[in-house]
Amino acid sequence: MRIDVVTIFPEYLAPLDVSLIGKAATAGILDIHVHELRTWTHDRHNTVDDSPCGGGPGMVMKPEPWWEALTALVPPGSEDGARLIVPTPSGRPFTQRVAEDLATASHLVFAPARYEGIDRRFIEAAAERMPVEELSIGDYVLAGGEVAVLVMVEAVGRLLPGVLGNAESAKDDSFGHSSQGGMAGLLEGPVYTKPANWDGREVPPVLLSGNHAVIARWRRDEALRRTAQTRPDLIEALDPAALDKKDRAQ
Ligand SMILES: CN1CCCC[C@@H]1Cn1ccc2ccc(-c3n[nH]c(N)c3C#N)cc21
Repeated sequence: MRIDVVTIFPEYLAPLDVSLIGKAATAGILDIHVHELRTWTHDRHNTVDDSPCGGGPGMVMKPEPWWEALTALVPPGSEDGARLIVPTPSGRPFTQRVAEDLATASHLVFAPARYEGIDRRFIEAAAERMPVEELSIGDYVLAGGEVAVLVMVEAVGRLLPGVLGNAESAKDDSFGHSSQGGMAGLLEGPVYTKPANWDGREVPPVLLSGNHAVIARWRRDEALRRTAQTRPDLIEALDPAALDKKDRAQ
């Protein structure tokens, strides 16, 4: 997968060179390019913003540099498999399912804006050339879209074949946000490691029993309990067929 990120703060995307995503880029699984939006300005001040039409606070990002950037990164005729991702607080929620969908693309172009956002006409013009996703990472307001790009690239990148080792495959994601794996639809239960006794606190004996069936049942019960406590909405959303008799006894 090729990923292009266009931003006025390229240094904000430095974390993409680190850890999981950095290793995937080194391995050639991801082909990540971060671009300075001002590359596509032509005035003396490299202007990317202007005052809002109709008045109001702040500044709006001009459509021209964004359009030139998009055209350079997705030349006419090469739109197949390309999708434009625009982080915005007014976008549809970015969820695990959205990440799974984006992981099927061959080319993602991220347009993290600043100021009050991008002139609407850029979004409309882009949507005539390729799918445009306006996505939000949560119900809070950030100062720009770069943080959201880091979140989305990690959530999408970890789903690509070869990025996670077998021991930590995404198919075992048990978060309520995954639509895969044995605990699909549930939140992760508690996890423990050595020592068996720390600070006078014991690891639940079942986890030391060596009985894998009993351990699996205990983990599912804990995931059900935590999900019911923390995210009852996810319990409601569960496919009843995904619950067995013992689940229902919880
Ligand atoms: C504050 N300021 C005036 C009000 C409108 C937003 C603006 C700031 N801002 C500019 C570009 C931009 C992109 C994403 C986000 C963003 N905030 N919260 C999320 N979940 C986001 C995502 N994903 C915020 C952004």
